[in-house]
Amino acid sequence: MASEKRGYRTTLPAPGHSEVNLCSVLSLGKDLSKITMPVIFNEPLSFLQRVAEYMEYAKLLKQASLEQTPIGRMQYVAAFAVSALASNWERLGKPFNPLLGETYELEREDFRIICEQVSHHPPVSAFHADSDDFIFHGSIHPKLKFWGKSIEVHPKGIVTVELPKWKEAYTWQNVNCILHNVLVGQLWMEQLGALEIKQYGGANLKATLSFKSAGWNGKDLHRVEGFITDPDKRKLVFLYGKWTEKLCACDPSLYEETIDRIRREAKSPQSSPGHKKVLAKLHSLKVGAFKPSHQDAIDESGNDGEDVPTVDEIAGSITLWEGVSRPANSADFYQFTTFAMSLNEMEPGMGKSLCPTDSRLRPDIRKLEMGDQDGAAAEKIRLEEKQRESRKARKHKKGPEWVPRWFQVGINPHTRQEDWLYQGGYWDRNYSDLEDIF
Ligand SMILES: CC(C)CCC[C@@H](C)[C@H]1CC[C@H]2[C@@H]3CC=C4C[C@@H](O)CC[C@]4(C)[C@H]3CC[C@]12C
Repeated sequence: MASEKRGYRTTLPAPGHSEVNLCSVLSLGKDLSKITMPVIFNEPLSFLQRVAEYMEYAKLLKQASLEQTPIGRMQYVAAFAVSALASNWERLGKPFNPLLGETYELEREDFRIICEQVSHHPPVSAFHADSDDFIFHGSIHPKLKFWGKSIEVHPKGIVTVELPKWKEAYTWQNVNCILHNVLVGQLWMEQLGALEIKQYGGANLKATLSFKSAGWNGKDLHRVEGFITDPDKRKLVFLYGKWTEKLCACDPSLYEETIDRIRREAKSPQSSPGHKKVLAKLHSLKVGAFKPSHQDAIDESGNDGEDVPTVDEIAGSITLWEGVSRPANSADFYQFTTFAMSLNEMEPGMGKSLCPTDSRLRPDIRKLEMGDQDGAAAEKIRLEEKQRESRKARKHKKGPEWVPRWFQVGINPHTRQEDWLYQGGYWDRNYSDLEDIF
């Protein structure tokens, strides 16, 4: 693993574009992985690089492994699961679909990760990260459905964190994501539904987090809350925050007290005008942009109809994770985080050792990064054509189907479900028998 700290790139060579119109390319109910999108909708990263963005707050997994109790460890794994989504906030460019066999590696002070596109139809990206303290692996098979006003993303696939020191594993599935106002108005994104983290080994705890729908006045926008429970379903910890900002933890009794207090205050006559004013203000600010326009958005929100007040702060909480704010140049560069800015960088000395299938070597992404949209579009077409040709050639020769180089389907020992498992060897840097995909 890279031992010295070094500075990474904090900007891109050229700024991105603004405002685009989708009407022309989309039709209802379509599986978006089957449409060729003009590069104007793209951001200069491959989806594999987006997967590597999960690692931005990898230090939370190190923190988890340093904790002495199963509850402590579960808290930080939950914080990691939420933090992994933070980079998606306002990121509305489409990452490039990885080519079959494309890989992406990232090696930092405290972890390294290898991702591979293991299937093209359906698109499946597998990844495996390791460090002295944890292993993090899984696969993601994003399904995008276009519903007129909105796009629904179902990121199917299981992810697993292993803490070898404690002989513990944690698994979960990512929540669904909805993009609103894709055709008109301001595009915005919700993460929606229940995220359930299971702990295997140790105390067999569970963390159940509910990603809330924005709600009619936007008051629950980006909000996440839930509990860590033991196998007898006793609530041990209350977790709350926003996936775009932070996650806090407190004792469930503190949460109950806070809720009771808010309810009492809301009932007392003096406070109600103020309360109404706040609501009215929120309403006028956000109703245009944040009104759920999709029935599922309401149904999946996990609200059982009862009006539970929302809490922003509970005295006596600890902050498990706080997101780094976007850099000042973010708006000019596809709303990237500082971490994202560095992902496609050709780092010094990489030239010789880099695997020839690495996303950094994709000419279309590189061209878009340089601001050359036409060049990028031409290269994208060329690469997709080349991919089709080699698929045809494999069929024609009646040779074996495509076999991923670094991952294989196997049974995840914890969930006992089918999963993509890393076969090892990538970091030996022997890249001789690889197909030329670029
Ligand atoms: C043409 C334009 C409007 C379409 C833009 C589509 C963009 C915004 C879509 C395309 C693929 C999508 C991603 C697909 C899968 C996941 C994994 C999930 O766990 C978090 C959301 C995330 C990371 C999605 C975020 C939104 C996304 C990047």
